Amino acid sequence: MDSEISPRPVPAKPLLRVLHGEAVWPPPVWLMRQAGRYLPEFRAERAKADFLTRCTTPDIAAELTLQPIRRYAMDGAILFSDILVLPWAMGQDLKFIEGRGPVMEPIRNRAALDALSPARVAETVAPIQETLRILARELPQPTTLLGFAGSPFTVSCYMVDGGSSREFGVTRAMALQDPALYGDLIALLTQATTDMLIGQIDAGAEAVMLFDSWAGLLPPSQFRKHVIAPTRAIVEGIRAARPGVKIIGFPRLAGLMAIEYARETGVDALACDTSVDMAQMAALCPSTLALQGNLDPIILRNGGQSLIDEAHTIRNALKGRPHVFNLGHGVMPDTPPEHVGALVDAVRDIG
Ligand SMILES: Cc1c2[nH]c(c1CCC(=O)O)Cc1[nH]c(c(CCC(=O)O)c1C)Cc1[nH]c(c(CCC(=O)O)c1C)Cc1[nH]c(c(C)c1CCC(=O)O)C2
Repeated sequence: MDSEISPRPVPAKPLLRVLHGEAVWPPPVWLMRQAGRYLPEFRAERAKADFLTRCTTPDIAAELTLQPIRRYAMDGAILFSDILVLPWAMGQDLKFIEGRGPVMEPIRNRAALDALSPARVAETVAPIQETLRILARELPQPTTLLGFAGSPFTVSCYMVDGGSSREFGVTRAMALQDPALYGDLIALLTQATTDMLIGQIDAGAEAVMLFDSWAGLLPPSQFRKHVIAPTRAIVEGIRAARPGVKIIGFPRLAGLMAIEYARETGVDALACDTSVDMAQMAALCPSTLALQGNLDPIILRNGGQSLIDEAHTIRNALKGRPHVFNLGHGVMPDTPPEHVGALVDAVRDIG
């Protein structure tokens, strides 16, 4: 009788299960910068509008987010946006210049800091909320929708230096020479980032990631102050407002400090850069902490048997632990798309 057949349980999403601390085999996989110039369909869309317009036009941003999901059935779909959208939404001038990257009007004094207006953020990011609502409806059932933000330290680097840099020397000097001003900038970003991520969650993001790409530039004393403390405040702020939402932290190139970061911030998953030996990291972290990573993007670009071997080595090192397969940094623009397909197949191959 029909009434005796219980409904089939909806299988929980593999990526979310891992973020809850469960070991899933084969591990779920997605890639940082999986939407990007290496995809011909991305380049076609790119010609139509500039980068910030693409980020803030819901139909375009949703389409760009979905492209790698259609091709590779990734387990995670990361919102198409950028970490610099937050300072831009607060009123800081931002342009993306071909061959140079982001260029911002630098914030170097009290007047420039005071001119920022966090009250504007909600209105400016409203189209991004709409993108998330579209994605929450359109994504295939097993795919987890990921929101994100830059961490205060990394975002401050671009805001103060005024664009990309190898050392972010202006920012790091300001942190030492004018700790009151720099501390106020970090505090402003901490609150604005918390609010923005809660907004992303309310619009449909099922987990969020904090990118701290330049965390590894800081010595331990500064790392504790400008990376760990603000990240912990963001994690606590999100947990208090939206309990149960999972948070991935990426303190890139932080070395041994990544372990203290994971413990002290309370993130659910630690994203590891290419320098990390995943077996060693696993031995040093609690067994319920999910680890994400960490194939070298150059190995992906290079392809061939070494790609398959390296993917299997990373996957096998974390067998039996919660692991999200990913790169140690973003996909490079000149990566052949078929290498991404080969990688996803290798991660999922259980033969
Ligand atoms: C430092 C940083 C930025 N942005 C980001 C970081 C942290 C991660 C990292 O370390 O790479 C994060 C980011 N940027 C972008 C995303 C979208 C989602 C995804 O991962 O696919 C994410 C998560 C899109 C983007 N962000 C950017 C593009 C390229 C824009 C274009 O189409 O020309 C994209 C798709 C531009 C960007 N944005 C930024 C730079 C330095 C640049 C220029 C360099 C480059 O072009 O790769 C700042």
